[in-house]
Amino acid sequence: MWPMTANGAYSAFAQSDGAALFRKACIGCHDMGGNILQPGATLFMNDLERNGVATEDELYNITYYGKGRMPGFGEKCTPRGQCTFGLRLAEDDIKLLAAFVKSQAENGWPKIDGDGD
Ligand code: HEM
Repeated sequence: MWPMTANGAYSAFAQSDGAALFRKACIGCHDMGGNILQPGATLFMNDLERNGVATEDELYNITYYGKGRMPGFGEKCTPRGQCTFGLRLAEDDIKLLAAFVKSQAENGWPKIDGDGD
């Protein structure tokens, strides 16, 4: 089944768009759902649940505003030191990422194209 996007519509494109965004913005620290900076904060469901970020809203918020050494990617992320110095992401893209990460976590992080590159 295709994942549901944040606006509730089933989309045949959500998975691949989310994967493409993930490869672009997240894979440097979260290759294969891991976490190279903080091993206890992977994107696997057990960590997401323990750290209180397993829902799509919570995934959206941490991706938008960041936390600790995780930079925020939202256009209105503040303070600047908590946010990426690279390109900010549109809200719709962050919604796609939240849906993608949730779907990947629910499925035990199946391989996506570009993993391990
Ligand atoms: C838009 C791309 C990204 C997404 C969707 C994303 C998603 C997430 C999520 C959902 C968590 C919570 C994991 C947990 O608590 O189990 C997290 C934590 C974290 N991420 Fe990212 N991430 C992204 C990019 C990055 C990048 C590029 C870095 C490194 C520069 C990074 C570093 C971290 C760190 C250090 C944490 C732990 C934060 C803490 O709990 O203090 N993330 N990320």
